[in-house]
Amino acid sequence: MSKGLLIVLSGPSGVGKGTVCSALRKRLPGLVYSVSATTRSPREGEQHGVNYFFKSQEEFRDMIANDQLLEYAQYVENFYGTPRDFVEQTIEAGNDIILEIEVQGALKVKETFPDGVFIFLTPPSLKELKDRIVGRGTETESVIHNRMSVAEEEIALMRHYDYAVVNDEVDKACMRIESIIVAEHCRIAK
Ligand SMILES: Nc1ncnc2c1ncn2[C@@H]1O[C@H](COP(=O)(O)OP(=O)(O)OP(=O)(O)O)[C@@H](O)[C@H]1O
Ligand SMILES: Nc1nc2c(ncn2[C@@H]2O[C@H](COP(=O)(O)O)[C@@H](O)[C@H]2O)c(=O)[nH]1
Repeated sequence: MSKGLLIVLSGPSGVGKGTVCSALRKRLPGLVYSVSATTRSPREGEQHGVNYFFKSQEEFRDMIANDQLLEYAQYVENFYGTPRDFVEQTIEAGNDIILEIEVQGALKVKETFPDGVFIFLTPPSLKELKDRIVGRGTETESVIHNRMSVAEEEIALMRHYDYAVVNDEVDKACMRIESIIVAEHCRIAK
């Protein structure tokens, strides 16, 4: 049995990774989502084990010490990391898995899984990015300011990815990602 694909979807905060990922999972029900661990507090409506595993600083440090994270990164004020076992077991079982993570973490995953599929979701413009993050209404003004500064640094690292997909419209972005996944499944192993 062939292994599943490890797909990494990155892009600046507010570009629409979560929105595109949910839409993609409706179109591809077999696609498994990697639920991350974070020290961030839950936003309204977010559920433990569904959106994130919400951890204290100490619990997160223990996960690092016990080598339970495939990668982790500090992003603005909080820590985020990908539970290792779930990703490895999913791929071994022949299923595709998608990680929705920021750029530092994605580059660490690339060191361990160079055969992964690395997709960078880009906004149509920086103005539209800011409008989306402000419009979501979940962050304070100072957090939005910090996330916008990080966004410019992240966009500069796009060249390390295999694909750049513009999220102008959710359906179009999903179709592009679906095409990438189909093509990756047809790739001849070298
Ligand atoms: N193509 C699109 N056109 C217009 N608005 C969009 C589009 N995609 C997403 N949005 C909106 O932009 C906002 C941010 O989207 P989302 O929360 O999915 O971003 P994100 O990249 O997952 O952010 P974060 O990394 O901070 O979690 C949401 O309000 C969402 O509805
Ligand atoms: N390196 C990692 N980054 C992650 C992970 N899970 C989410 N993220 C990214 O963090 C920022 C902020 O997320 P938010 O939910 O607070 O808006 C965003 O870019 C996420 O994609 C992870 O496991 N590792």
